[in-house]
Formats: sequence, structure tokens, C-alpha cells
Amino acid sequence: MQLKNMLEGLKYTCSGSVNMEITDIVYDSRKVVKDCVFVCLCGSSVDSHDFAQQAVDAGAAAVVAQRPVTVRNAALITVENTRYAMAVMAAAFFGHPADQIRVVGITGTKGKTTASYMIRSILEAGGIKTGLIGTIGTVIGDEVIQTNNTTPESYDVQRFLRLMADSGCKAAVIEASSIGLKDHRVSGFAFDIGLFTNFSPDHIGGSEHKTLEEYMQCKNMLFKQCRTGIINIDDENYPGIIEGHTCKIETYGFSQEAGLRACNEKLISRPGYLGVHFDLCGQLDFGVDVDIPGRFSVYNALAAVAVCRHFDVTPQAIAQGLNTVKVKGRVEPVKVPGNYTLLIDYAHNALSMENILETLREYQPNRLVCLFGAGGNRARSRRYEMGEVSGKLADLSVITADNSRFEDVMDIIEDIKVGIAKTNGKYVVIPDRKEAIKYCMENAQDGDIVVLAGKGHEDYQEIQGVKYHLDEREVIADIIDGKI
Ligand SMILES: CC(=O)N[C@H]1[C@@H](OP(=O)(O)OP(=O)(O)OC[C@H]2O[C@@H](n3ccc(=O)[nH]c3=O)[C@H](O)[C@@H]2O)O[C@H](CO)[C@@H](O)[C@@H]1O[C@H](C)C(=O)N[C@@H](C)C(=O)N[C@H](CCC(=O)O)C(=O)O
Ligand SMILES: Nc1ncnc2c1ncn2[C@@H]1O[C@H](COP(=O)(O)OP(=O)(O)OP(=O)(O)O)[C@@H](O)[C@H]1O
Repeated sequence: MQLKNMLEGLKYTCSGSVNMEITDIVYDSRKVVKDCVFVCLCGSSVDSHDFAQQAVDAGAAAVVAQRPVTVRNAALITVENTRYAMAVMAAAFFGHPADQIRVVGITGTKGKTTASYMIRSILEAGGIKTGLIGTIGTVIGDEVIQTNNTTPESYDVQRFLRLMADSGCKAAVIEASSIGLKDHRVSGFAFDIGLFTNFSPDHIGGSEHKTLEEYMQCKNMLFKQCRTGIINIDDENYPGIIEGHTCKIETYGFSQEAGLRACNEKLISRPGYLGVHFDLCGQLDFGVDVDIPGRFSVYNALAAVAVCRHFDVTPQAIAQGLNTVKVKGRVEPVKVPGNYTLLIDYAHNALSMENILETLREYQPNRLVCLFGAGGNRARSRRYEMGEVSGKLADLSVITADNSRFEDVMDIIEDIKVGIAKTNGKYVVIPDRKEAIKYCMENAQDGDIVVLAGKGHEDYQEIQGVKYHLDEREVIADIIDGKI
């Protein structure tokens, strides 16, 4: 593709010619291919403007920069923001795939992954092939492509949308994380629908957001970039989320003011099964069962229905989609011998943990046991809060390791204990996660609900920069088989 065509719609200055054929867009100097354009990005640890000449020497024909750099033997394009520029260029390079499929973006502190799977489940039940980009990876048909980030870099977002369009998808659902929005990973196109699930303090500190205000402002960006915004009106933060919106707004929630409402919520519990039933009221009027327990499942389901009613799907498809949805590691039941329930869940902050524990308590277990740890090199406040929540809401907390990253697991556990000490909660400390799971299974009593919180879909544990394989489903099977 001609470089000048890629730059259409962008403000830039250029030294050298933009009349040249470009083979690819590359944002990592180690992956340069001949005659590509290299985009310099300021990352958390590296500013790749420093690699501009190296990229040219390796074959790049042009460089896009946002600060002065000197390059020899290549065109130099200077823009205000290279991340935004890359998004616009990638959309053009991949032939504007978002014009060919309807794209739904989801933002919110919790529920993005679950709601995205629910939307896909409903649309596919209605015969609409739907792609997904999110925390669990990118899903196109039966293929799951692993990605590092909830919202990948814009180049990858556009590449995946192109693959989706070419493989017959008519819709795509993208989890638009606040960092993803801030870093322009989903810039360069308009979403058909933007969905807001909920907002609470998270992702503040470390290499994430500087302040709560910044976190909110980033979520707010989605509603300046979609045609219809669908909002959880029960969340008191929604005015800040839609401030300055440019889209049409619709609402959902339990509140009477919501356009699409949930009513007559009922918990469903059978041996080995926890779910929920509710009736849709307002814009739609029929009952649905959701195969994932609790009130937050009602919110996620309601959000999904509020989106899907904009597609050509029947009430039967909506009911079937919600009744069969499975989300890996989101309140996921694992079959075990014995009369207790074992669940794997991704709850890794206080809000999710509070939600999951309160939800499970409503199912009246004999004991509620919560196994969890906390991530290293992330906001420390999370650990105190998680400790306090589990201490308050679980009958027994089993404190263990999560992704310690570059921190000592015992330091993280000490922080968790500070939180738990504010409560009367009983706890045990077992730093080895496999041993901790074994302890939970060996000591489970009839009627207990045991939740393994934190790892969810992940199949690894990150310690000192190394990702060791750890899939909790396999660990459970090995414990049952006596291998652990
Ligand atoms: C802290 C952070 O934002 N890290 C992201 C960053 O990685 P990095 O820090 O390693 O980047 P860097 O090393 O500073 O490099 C900057 C640039 O220089 C380039 N480079 C680097 C070295 C070199 O020799 N040559 C070169 O060109 C890199 O390719 C990159 O483009 O850029 C990578 C590639 O795009 C991301 O995968 C990575 O996300 C990490 C995994 C991460 O944890 N990100 C978090 C903050 C995040 O984005 N989270 C949200 C989810 C939040 C939520 O749940 O709501 C997400 O969407 O995933
Ligand atoms: N609507 C909700 N409100 C509060 N908690 C929720 C909600 N939906 C799910 N949760 C809890 O949060 C966990 C993560 O859910 P999910 O993966 O759907 O959210 P997410 O927004 O994608 O999260 P993350 O950004 O952490 O990946 C679930 O396992 C569940 O415990």
C-alpha cells in the first residue's frame, strides 16, 4: 500500500517522500521487515524513538515519530501522537474492516469478558458469526489466538478485524480496556455500539492510571467514538462516563428509569449447578435463565441483551444464548467427587471478590471457602482490600500465590494479612498454589462452596519474569488422580 494513502486523515509533516509502497506496519524494531513503516512508541520501559535508525538499518523504508529523531535513508513522518497515527494507518492498511462488520466495544471495570461472551453466544445462536477480542484472547470461529493484553495494539486490533471480516463474521465484540482506550489501541474507526458495564476504583498506580479521574476519562472516550452508547443506569458513576458523549444513549438496569430492565430475579441451584433466572421488562418482555450465578450475571446478561436487540435475533436466540454461555474461568464449575461445589473464578480485586462471595453466600453453602493471592508489581491497595473482603465474607480464607511477578510472594501475603487482620475471618497461609488447592479439596465438607479466585482462564503463574504452566483444571484432575 502507498504510504500516502495510509496517512490519509492524519495531520503530519514529512521529510522524504510519502509516494512509496509499504509492505507492513511494525511497532517493534526487532520485528522489522523490508520496506515496512516503523512506528515509534513510548512504552512503560522503552521509548522506541531510540530504535528508529536501527529499524531503518534493518529495512524500514519510513519512520513515524512524535518527537525529533534523526534518520538516514528513510522517510520521516512526524505526528502529534504515534499511537493514534498507528491506529489510523492500520485501519487503512487492513482495508477498514470495521466498515464491513458491526463492532461492539465494551468498557467497564468488571463484566467485560463475561458480557462479551454472552453477546457472542446470543448472536451465534441467532446465526450471526461473531468474533471476539478480549482478555481470554481473540476468538475467530473455533480458533483462539492468545494475546498479551485485553485490548491489543491497534495494528493487531485491525489485523484481527480483517481476519474476522474475511472469515465471514458479521459482528465483532472488543473489550476496550481503559488503558487500551488511552493508548489509542481502538482509535481509527467508529464502534457501532459502545457498552458500559460498571465503574469502580481499579488499575490505579504502577504502570497503569495515575488517578481515578484519568481512569474514568479513558472509559469516557468510548462514548465519543460509537454510534449508540448503552449504559448501566444503576451505576452512580454513569454521568462521568458519558460526559461529552457524541452518541445516542440507551440504558439498562434494575432501575425503573432504565430502558431495558430486569425483574423477578431468582437464584437457581441444583446439584453441581448454580444459575439465575430473570424477566426482561421495558424494551423486551420475556424470561431468561443464565448459566452463571448471581446478581452480577443478571447485569452482564441484561447488558448483552441490550446490545443484541440491535441485531436481528429472536427472543429464542437470546434465551438460548444466555442458557448455554460458558466463560472460561468466570464462576466456572469443575466436577469433583464429593458433595461440595468447586469453582474457578477470575476475581482478582476487592469488588469482584465481594461480588462473587456475596453472590455465592446467597446460595446458602455449608461453608464458603475462598482461595486467593494477589499479583505482584500492581497496586498494593488491592491486597489489603482483598484480604479484608475475604476475611469478612468467607468462612475460611486460604491465602496463596497468584502472579507474584518480580515481588516475593511472602511480602504480598503479608499485605493480604494486614487486610484480613481487620476482620475476624479464619485463614490459613499456603504459599504454593497447588498445595493450597489440594488443602481445599482434602478439607472440603458436604455442602461447601470452594472458590479458587484470581487465575480464571489463565494457564500459567508468573514468577520472576517466567510464566510457569499452571492450569487449575489440570491441578484439580491431578489431585483427584493422586498425582499431587
Ligand atoms: C505496562 C505496559 O503497558 N506494558 C505494555 C507495553 O509493554 P512494554 O512496557 O514491554 O513496552 P516497552 O518495553 O516499554 O516498549 C515500548 C515500545 O518499544 C518497542 N521496542 C522495545 C524494545 C526494542 O528493542 N525495540 C522496540 O521497538 C516495543 O515493541 C513497544 O512498542 O507494550 C506491550 C506491547 O504493546 C504491551 O503488551 C504491554 O502490556 C503489558 C502486558 C501490560 O500489563 N499492560 C497493562 C497495563 C494493560 O494494558 N492492561 C490492560 C487491561 C486493563 C484491564 O483489565 O482493564 C489491557 O488492555 O491489557
Ligand atoms: N458485572 C459485574 N460486576 C461485578 N463483578 C463482576 C461482574 N461480572 C463479573 N464480575 C466478577 O469479576 C470477575 C471478572 O469478570 P470479567 O472477566 O467478566 O470482567 P472484566 O471486566 O473482563 O475483568 P478484567 O478487566 O479484570 O479482565 C468475574 O469472575 C466475577 O467474579
